[in-house]
Amino acid sequence: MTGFTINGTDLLKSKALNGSANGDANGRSNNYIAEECPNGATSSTSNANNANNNNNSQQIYVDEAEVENRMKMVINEENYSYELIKEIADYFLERTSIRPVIGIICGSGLNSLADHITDIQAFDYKDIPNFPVSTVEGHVGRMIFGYLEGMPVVAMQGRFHYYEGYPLAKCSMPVRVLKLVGIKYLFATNAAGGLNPKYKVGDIMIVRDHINIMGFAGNSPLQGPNDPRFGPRFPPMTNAYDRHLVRKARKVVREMGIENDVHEGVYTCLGGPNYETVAELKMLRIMGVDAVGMSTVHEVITARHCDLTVFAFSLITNKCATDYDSSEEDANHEEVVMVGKSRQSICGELMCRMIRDLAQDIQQKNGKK
Ligand SMILES: O=P(O)(O)O[C@@H]1C[C@H](O)[C@@H](CO)O1
Ligand code: HPA
Repeated sequence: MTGFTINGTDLLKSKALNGSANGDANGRSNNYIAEECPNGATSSTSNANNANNNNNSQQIYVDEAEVENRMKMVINEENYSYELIKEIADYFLERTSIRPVIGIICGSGLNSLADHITDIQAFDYKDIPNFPVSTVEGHVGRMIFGYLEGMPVVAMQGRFHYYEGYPLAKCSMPVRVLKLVGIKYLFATNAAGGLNPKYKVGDIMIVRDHINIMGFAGNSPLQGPNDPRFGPRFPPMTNAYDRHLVRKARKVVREMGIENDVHEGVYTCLGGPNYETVAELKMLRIMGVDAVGMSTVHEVITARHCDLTVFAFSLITNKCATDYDSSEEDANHEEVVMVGKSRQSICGELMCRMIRDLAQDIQQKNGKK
C-alpha cells in the first residue's frame, strides 16, 4: 500500500503502523490517525475527533513523535535542535572562562579583524563537535574568544555559505551558538560588490537594511518547526540593523576622517557561487540594492529572531558591472580577498572604535542602574 502522508510524511513507514513501544496494546500510541478514503486520497484527524468518525475508511495509528521527527527531516535535513546547539555552546563554556558580550563574524579576506583580540583562546571548527567546517578561501575556520578594547568578545574567523552546500539554517546556526554562549550584540562583516555607482573599491558600506532575495523564493534560515526558546514564529525585521549602532558608526567614521569612503546602504545576499549577470545587477539596482554579497542576511535574520542587536558593514571589494561594455574587470574571488587584506587596517579600526564606544555606553548604562 502506498499514499498515506501527513505533511509529506510517509506514514506507512512509521513505526506505529507496526505497533509502537510507546502505544497501547493495539499500537495506538498517540494522536494521529491516517485514513485511507474510499477514493484513495489520504486525510488525517486527531483522536479528539475520532469518536464521531464512523465512516468506512481504514484507520492507521501513527506515533506523534515519529511524525514530528519526520516533519523535521523533510523540512530541514540538517536540523539543529536547541539541545544540540546548547551542547556546542557548552563545549566553549566548559573550555573558556571568557563570557563574550559581542560576537563578530569576519567576512572574506577580513580574518584579520580578529587580530585585535587579546588573551585569545581559539577553537578550530574541525575540533568542535557537530560544527561545520569552512571550505572557502579567505575563511580560516576558527572561533576566537578574547578581549577587544576591554570587552569580552568572540570572533568567527570564517562563516558558512549556502553555495558550500549548507542549508541556510546550518549557515546561520553558529549565531544561535553565540547567543547561548551569552552574546548580546552581533557584528557581521562581509565582502560585497558595489552596485551603487558612487561606491569605489575599498569603500565601506554600513548596512542600513537588507533585501532578503532568497526569502522571496521561500528559503529562510527560520524555515521548519519554530523553537520559542530562540524566538517567535514570526519575528519582525523592521529594526534589523540597530539604528543606534548605525548612528554610532557614522560618528566613528567622522572621527576617523573617512566619511568620503564610507556609505550607508542596502545589502542583498544571493545564493552564489557565481557572480551576477548584468541583467540581474540592473534589476537589483532598480530594487534599491547598494551592495551584493552571498552571506550575512540569514545570519542577521537568525540573530534578530533570538533578539540580538545587530551591526554590519560591507567592504566593497569590486564594482558590479551594470552594462555589457563595462571596463570593470570580471568579479573574482582573488580580488575580493586581496582587497579585504589591503583594507584590513581601516576595517579593523572601525570595528575597534565601535566596540570601544559601545563599551563606554554599556558601562554608563550599568553605572546608572
Ligand atoms: O563571506 P563573505 O560574504 O564576506 O564572502 C563574499 C561572498 C562570497 O563568499 C565571496 C565571493 O567572492 O566573498
Ligand atoms: N557579488 C556577490 N558577492 C560578492 C561580490 C559580488 O560582486 N563581491 C564580493 N562578494
